[in-house]
Amino acid sequence: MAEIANPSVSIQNLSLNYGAVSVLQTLNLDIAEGEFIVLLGPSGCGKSTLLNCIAGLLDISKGRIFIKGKNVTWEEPKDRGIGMVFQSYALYPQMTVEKNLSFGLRVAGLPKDEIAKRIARAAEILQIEPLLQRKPSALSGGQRQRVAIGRALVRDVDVFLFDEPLSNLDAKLRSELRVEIKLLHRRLQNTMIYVTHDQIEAMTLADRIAVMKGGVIQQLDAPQTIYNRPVNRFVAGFLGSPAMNFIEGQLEAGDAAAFTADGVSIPLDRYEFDKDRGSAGKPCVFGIRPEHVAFGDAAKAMPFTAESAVEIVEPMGSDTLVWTKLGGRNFSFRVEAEKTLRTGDPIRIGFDPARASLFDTPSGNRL
Ligand SMILES: Nc1ncnc2c1ncn2[C@@H]1O[C@H](COP(=O)(O)OP(=O)(O)OP(=O)(O)O)[C@@H](O)[C@H]1O
Repeated sequence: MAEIANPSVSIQNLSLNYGAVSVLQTLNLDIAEGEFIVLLGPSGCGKSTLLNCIAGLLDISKGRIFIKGKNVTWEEPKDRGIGMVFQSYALYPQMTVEKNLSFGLRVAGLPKDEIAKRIARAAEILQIEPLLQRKPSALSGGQRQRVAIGRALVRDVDVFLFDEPLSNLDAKLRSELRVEIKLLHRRLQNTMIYVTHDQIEAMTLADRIAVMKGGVIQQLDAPQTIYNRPVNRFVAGFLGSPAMNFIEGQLEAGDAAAFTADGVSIPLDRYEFDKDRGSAGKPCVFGIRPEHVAFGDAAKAMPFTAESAVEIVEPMGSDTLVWTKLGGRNFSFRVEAEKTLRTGDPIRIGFDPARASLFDTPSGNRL
């Protein structure tokens, strides 16, 4: 990947250990000015730890962190030019919203009129003007989170850090605030680093997603690239709901490369991979997303097609997920909600292997 000139945030060979436990391992990450980066991964993968290292809330074991070209590795959090928004809001309960917003600025000794100006701007951007004289206990979760964002906003920082800011909110509010955070980024154009385990937040907000596992960045790419060309089976399985279908089998290499498993042979001439890497008989995993599977007449035109039977039908409202078997494995695909299918109905499915992913079984790496 092309190097980023003058990165906004540069993390170099960062390691963090708790005693003998290594949480982050020689991690490198350059973030461009104005970029929205999402750190995505399952619980315990180290994403909050990485964010806290950038914020200066944790002492790192090794490595260096630069913000706007300045080495901040040993700087205090307040001197790093960052604003942080936590899942828990972290508001002062005894203070009004206005006092919560102004607290840091008053401590920093900013003139009163400057403080008033910044609060007015943040309140306008976040639409919390009517709430300024209330205390946090008189606010809804979504309003509290707006105030927490406002507190980062008034500080006029270079980089915003978000640690699962929407996790405590219900589904509807989550999606509303998600859109607002996107609009906020568009308006402010600051660098934003956002931690979540929610793949929808990651896909919708990020310019680039860093998918993490075991303290290591597995893939750093634009959301569509991560979705369509996952570098390993972990990334492929972590993104996408319903999840990608996986079939275990082996490779038939050579001129007529194919993937074979229990009763199926999928031609791979349209799948882009280095044929030399796949020797005949190599165990591998074939992956295809449910939305890339065609059904009925549309399936007949596909390079790969098979007959099967419906096992389970799951109506989702907007569409329906149908489960069948392929290569001896459970296999799902989507059909329009209007389609009426019943368990036992014979069906034809098909897909273009160009849209698939193939992973080496022992390493899990993409072939
Ligand atoms: N103070 C600590 N001492 C020892 N181990 C810790 C400490 N804090 C965190 N860890 C471990 O570090 C790993 C990474 O934790 P971290 O909070 O960064 O994960 P996360 O990906 O943000 O997960 P979550 O989404 O659950 O917050 C976990 O295995 C955790 O148990």
